[in-house]
Amino acid sequence: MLEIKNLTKILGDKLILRNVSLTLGKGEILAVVGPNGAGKSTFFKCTVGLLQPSGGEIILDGNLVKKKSAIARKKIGFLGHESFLYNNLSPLENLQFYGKLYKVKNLEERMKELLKEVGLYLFKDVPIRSFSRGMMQRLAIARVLLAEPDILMLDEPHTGLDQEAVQLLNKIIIDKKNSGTSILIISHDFEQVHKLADRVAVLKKGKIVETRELAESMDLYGMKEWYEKVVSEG
Ligand SMILES: Nc1ncnc2c1ncn2[C@@H]1O[C@H](COP(=O)(O)OP(=O)(O)OP(=O)(O)O)[C@@H](O)[C@H]1O
Repeated sequence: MLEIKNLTKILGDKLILRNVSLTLGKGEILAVVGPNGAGKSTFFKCTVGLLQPSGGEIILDGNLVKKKSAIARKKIGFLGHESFLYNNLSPLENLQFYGKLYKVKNLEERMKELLKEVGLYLFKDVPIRSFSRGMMQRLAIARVLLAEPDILMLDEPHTGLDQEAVQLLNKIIIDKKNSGTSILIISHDFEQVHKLADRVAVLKKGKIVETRELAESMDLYGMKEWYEKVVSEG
């Protein structure tokens, strides 16, 4: 389980995150939504260790996560706005690089399996510099899954994907959830949030103003209406 307690972040002289506290349970999908500039990406970067928080704690399975923590790096897989892929390398070479870094077992088999899963097997030996945004994103997803993380953190994962790739990504997310992976998604895409999330948290001006379970009875329209109300009042 991941617990984020009183996370704050100051950038320049601006307080960007104000005591953000959230928990992510095993096998849970939590979506964080909010208006532009609310602090979602800053929150994401602080929780995955790309930015040093100004205050607060991140606790993973009862252990305090420190900066550049090896356990966090192994247990948390994250997909941010940067792909962390190497343009001159092919998909196989990229995965090989990360597979060795993370000491992935049965690497050859695992790489092929993943490239088939994300629909890039036919392109496995082609340098990725010619890839489209969607193909890059598919490979970035394969990279994240390579080390079989317990927690997946995804910042706007559906952006730039075509319908087929969206469905593929959603299938991967649901499969991972069903096998016990905890997943945090930052998103503007309400349709996907409604399809995937168990719980939604609204971040506004650096604060969590409300969280709620997405009961089956709440349709997409109802969720949007709730969000608009929370954002206008919060
Ligand atoms: N390096 C920085 N220095 C100062 N302020 C920053 C810096 N990076 C981001 N900000 C500010 O922090 C606030 C939150 O930005 P952030 O990118 O986290 O928001 P967001 O919710 O992800 O927005 P969006 O939905 O547009 O992606 C914004 O007001 C932004 O201008």
